[in-house]
Amino acid sequence: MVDGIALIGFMGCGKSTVGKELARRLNYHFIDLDTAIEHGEQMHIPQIFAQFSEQYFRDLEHQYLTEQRPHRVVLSCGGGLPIFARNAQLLQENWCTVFLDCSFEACYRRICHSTRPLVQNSTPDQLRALYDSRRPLYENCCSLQIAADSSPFAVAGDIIKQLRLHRH
Ligand SMILES: Nc1ncnc2c1ncn2[C@@H]1O[C@H](COP(=O)(O)OP(=O)(O)OP(=O)(O)O)[C@@H](O)[C@H]1O
Ligand SMILES: O=C(O)C1=C[C@@H](O)[C@@H](O)[C@H](O)C1
Ligand SMILES: [Mg+2]
Repeated sequence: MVDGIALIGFMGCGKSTVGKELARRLNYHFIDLDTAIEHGEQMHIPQIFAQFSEQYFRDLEHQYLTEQRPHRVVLSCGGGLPIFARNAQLLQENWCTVFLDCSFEACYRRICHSTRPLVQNSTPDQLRALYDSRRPLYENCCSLQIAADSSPFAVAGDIIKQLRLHRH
């Protein structure tokens, strides 16, 4: 029985949106790690990047990941989390890690007007290069890869089907 499902993938692939829907349908707890950090630190992520640094955020991200317990939980990770070996190792050891594989075009459409610091501070070409460099790392880290250009409802349904999960 799969107890802890971690969703990974590029910004805008739908980890937070699909994660909420998946948790609802499985009757699992939903944890969004970005939101957990924002609540815990009482700061928004763009503020953490600006006032401290990206490295400071990455250390928080690792710390909050270590604190999660994979029991009846859907965990939506930040887009950069699995890029770091120490996080990829934790995901591989403790979680059923699902890569939401969404085209760059769809991700970009969904995030281009957002306040995500990496979106604000990059050109579209730089974001595409980041997408291309990260994709193999998501593929390496995951135990399941799911096409994620369709609706959140359909993507959540595909995950349930592939993992042979059912509501209980
Ligand atoms: N399958 C989808 N179809 C259409 N729109 C979507 C889909 N998934 C997410 N969205 C929209 O795209 C935006 C980004 O989605 P979301 O926040 O879930 O991405 P994310 O993968 O969690 O990104 P991040 O890595 O920054 O946390 C939101 O406005 C959301 O409503
Ligand atoms: O892809 C990334 O590196 C990020 C994605 C978001 O989820 C946040 O974790 C933050 O904006 C960094
Ligand atoms: Mg998210």
